[in-house]
Amino acid sequence: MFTFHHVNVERDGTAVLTDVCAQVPASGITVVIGPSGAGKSTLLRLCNRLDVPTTGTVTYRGADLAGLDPLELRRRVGMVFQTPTPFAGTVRDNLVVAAPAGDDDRFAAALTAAALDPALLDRDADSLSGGEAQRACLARTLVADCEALLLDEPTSALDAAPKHAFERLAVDLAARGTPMLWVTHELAQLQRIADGVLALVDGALVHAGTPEGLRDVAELDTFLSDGGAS
Ligand SMILES: Nc1ncnc2c1ncn2[C@@H]1O[C@H](COP(=O)(O)OP(=O)(O)OP(=O)(O)O)[C@@H](O)[C@H]1O
Repeated sequence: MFTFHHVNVERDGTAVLTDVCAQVPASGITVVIGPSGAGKSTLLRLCNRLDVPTTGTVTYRGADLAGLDPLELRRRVGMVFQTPTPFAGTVRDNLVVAAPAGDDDRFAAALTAAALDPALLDRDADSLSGGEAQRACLARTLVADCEALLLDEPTSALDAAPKHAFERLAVDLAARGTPMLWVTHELAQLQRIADGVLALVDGALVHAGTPEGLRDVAELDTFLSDGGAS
């Protein structure tokens, strides 16, 4: 789905990503893991042009992202952020922003797909719980019929129960054909959701492969022995 060709990102004279070459498959959940400051969010943000490489290229389904219209790309590749970001207004108002031509049937289907009661359409988005708000943001992304999802620590503000509910929902969506690139620093979460892994340390890719293969990556020893929480 995404291919990184010798991607370097420099910010303020510091290397944030160094010569990253990797492929993200167009199915399942690919998890990006690594310690704080490793460059995980930057890697994700390159995929919908919230960030651009200093050198190197990123392609989406074979097309160089530099040649794609960012707004069109973001309609095709949805993003869910760390903390829920509902707009002011009702849940319906939030969904209309993503799908201006949508009707209540389509909105109800998106809420159902995000494991929310369609009766929430008329609720003020500000009155949702954290878990509901994060799933409403997922519904807002889904209602736009995006082809793929980028998720940047989407459950870090959630308690265990809503976190696990969100994970189950995502695993189910991925199994039904929405590929995902998901940033986490939590090893236990990776073990619950990952089909494939990209591991970063200090801006360098140290593992691209299976979750099981992480155990053999010497650069991750300290991080993994902390449970990946640092
Ligand atoms: N625009 C910028 N200007 C300067 N430094 C930046 C910029 N963007 C990122 N960085 C630096 O690049 C490094 C990687 O940042 P990034 O947010 O990608 O890491 P991360 O692995 O997602 O971290 P965390 O797990 O803490 O969210 C950090 O040291 C960060 O301070």
